[in-house]
This record gives sequence, structure tokens and C-alpha cells, in this order.
Amino acid sequence: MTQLEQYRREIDRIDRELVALFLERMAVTGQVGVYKQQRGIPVLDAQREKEVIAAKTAMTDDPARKADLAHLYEAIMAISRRQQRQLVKEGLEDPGYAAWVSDMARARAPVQNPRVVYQGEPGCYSEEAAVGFFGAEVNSRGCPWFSDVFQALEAGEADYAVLPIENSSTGSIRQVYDLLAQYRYSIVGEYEVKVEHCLMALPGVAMEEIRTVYSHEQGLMQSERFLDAHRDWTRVPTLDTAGSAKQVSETGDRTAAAICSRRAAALYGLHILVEGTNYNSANHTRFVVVSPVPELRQGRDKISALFHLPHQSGSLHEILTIFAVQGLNLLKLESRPIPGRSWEYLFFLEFSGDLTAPGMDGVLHELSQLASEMRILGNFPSYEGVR
Ligand SMILES: O=C(O)C(=O)C[C@]1(C(=O)O)C=C[C@@H](O)C=C1
Repeated sequence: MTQLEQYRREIDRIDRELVALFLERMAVTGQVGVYKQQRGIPVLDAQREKEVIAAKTAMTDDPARKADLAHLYEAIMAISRRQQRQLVKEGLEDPGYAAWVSDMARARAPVQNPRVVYQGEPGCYSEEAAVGFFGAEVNSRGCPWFSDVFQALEAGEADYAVLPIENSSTGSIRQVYDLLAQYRYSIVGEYEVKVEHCLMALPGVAMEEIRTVYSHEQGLMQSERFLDAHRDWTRVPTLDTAGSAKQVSETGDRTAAAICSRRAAALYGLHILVEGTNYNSANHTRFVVVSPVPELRQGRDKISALFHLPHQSGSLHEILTIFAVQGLNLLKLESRPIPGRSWEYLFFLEFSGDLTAPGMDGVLHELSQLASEMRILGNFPSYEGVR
């Protein structure tokens, strides 16, 4: 027998003991579950969990093993809570869970022939996303700023907003995350647009004549490598890509160029000088469809939630353990600073699932109890189109 085989034999012996003890422990925590159910005691006992972890970490002096034991016991206790929740029906004591239940009570069916708002001028990528999601006949209009879009929803001037949330080259659109945190609105769908930027100018203008290039900051960032080859051009950020095409067209400035979509070039009568200025050929932007009233659309398989976690070490790890133990696929994690509370963050998590499926109420209880604040932003069908 090789040395490796000997080690593995030893590990197998230890594991047999570990598994037997784990199953024995689960049998006892199951009994605790029955006890709690009979007396209406909540499943989570955070104080007891702290004591369990402190007692285990005290059994070694090695700081690395202390941290390992803490993680191990967080996972073990998350598993026993999941087992207990299958027995115990909890009340609506967690505010995050209660808010979700009341949101669902006022969920509406999708609005027919909706009024849709987006940020930008006609011809922008957000309009393309609105057409893609709602169809070519969509009744949509653009607003100058992201905040105007939310205000239009607030004023009842629109039923839905279509907003970019992330780009596959440059990452998250932070302004949209911050507005989602500020307004208590719901995400009811998502859509992706393949973003292929072009450099365009007035008809007859040659590359040598260009001095200034206009685009949305995202268009400039996504075309950074192309622009780096033209360092003498001044880069001017604008409110949106299509707006920059409109501006070049209206001013008649022969030294100006815009970076935006092929569609915008046609709409504003500009001539395309360079196609595909974006450095990443797989350049996609994901848009969310936001509604002031919650909805639960058919085919929902993605959940978006916002968390404020207690400002203590390990709180994010504890939340992530729930996802692992419950077998939920975590799709995205984004953090945003909280104004006025330096180094505290709001976490936006996206994960797979249908919140109305059996057992998901237990997951929501778990998450809501571990977070200082939890808000479900939406449960909607994920984008299924071709990339
Ligand atoms: O002691 C309890 O109340 C239990 O339910 C057991 C247990 C554990 O697995 O140790 C599980 C969940 C509680 O949050 C605390 C501890």
C-alpha cells in the first residue's frame, strides 16, 4: 500500500465517525425542531449559535483552525435550521419576510399596452431593450436622467421603466443600483442587448477632421482601446449615446463624432466611419424592467434582493452559507456604499429560484433573520434570448 493509500484509509475511518456523529446530531436537532414547533419557539436562536461556535473555537489554540471551526459550525447549524423549518411554520415576525408577503398580496398581472419610460434619446440602447422586451409597437418615451425615469413612475406617468443594470465589459451601472435602493419598486423582468458601438459623423467627414468625440461615459469606456489610438481627440461624456448622435447631427459640426449604435446613425442621418469600436466583441448590456407595483410573472426563475448586513465580521459569510446549504445558485453580488455610514454597504444579490415554490418561505425567514434589513426587489423570468 502506498503512503497516499494509507492516508486515505485513515481519512475514511475518521469520516465514518464524523458522518455517524453528524447523523446523530441531526436526529437530536430534529427533536429540537419538534419541541420548538409544539411551543411556538422560533427556529433561529442566534445567541445559542454564538455560544456553540465560541465553545468549539475554544477547543483549539490555532487561529486558523478556530476560523475553520466557526465556518464548519455555521454550515452545520444552517443545515439543522433548514431541517427544523420543514417542521416549524413561523409567523410573520421578521420585517423582511412580512414585507414580501404583503408585496405579494398586492401583486398585479402584467399591464396590457403599457406606457414605458427609459433614460436617453430615441435610438439609444435602452429604447432597443424596451422594444425587445415589450415588442415593436411599445408606447415608450425617453427621459434625460435616470432619476427622471423613477420620478415618471412615481408620478404615475408610466407603468414600467427599462434601465441598464450592468454591462459585460465595464460592470455595474451604479446610479441604477442606488435608485433601486432608494425607491421601493419591483423588478419584473430583464432583457439583454448586444451593444456594438460605431464611430459616426456627418456625411462626407473624414477621420482626419475629427477633434472631439461624444458619447455616454459607458460608450467611451467600452471603446477605450479604440480611443487610446486617437489620443488627440477630446472625449466628451454626454447623457446618452443616441443624444450624442443627435447633437452631432443638429450642430452640423464637422470636427465632431459620436459613438453609438448603428440604429442611431440611421435615425440621425450620420455616416458610420468605424464599426465595432468596443474592445470586447461580446459586449452585452443587461436591462431590468422596473414596476411601481410588484408582479409575479410566469416562468420566474431569478430572484433579486437587497440586504443590509450587521456591521460585524462574518455576516456576509453567514448569508452566503444559507445559499450553499439551500442549494441556491448565486448569480451576482454587488455592493454599494451607504451614504453617511462609511464602510457599511448594501448588498444586492441575485440568485436562482421561484419564491412561491415549496420551502422558499423558510429560505426567506433565514435570510431575513440574519440581515439587519432585507428587501426582495423581484422574482422574474431570466433573459433567455441568444447572446
Ligand atoms: O439549540 C437549538 O435551539 C437548536 O435548534 C440547535 C441549533 C444547532 O444546530 O446547534 C440549530 C439552530 C439554532 O439556531 C441553534 C442551534
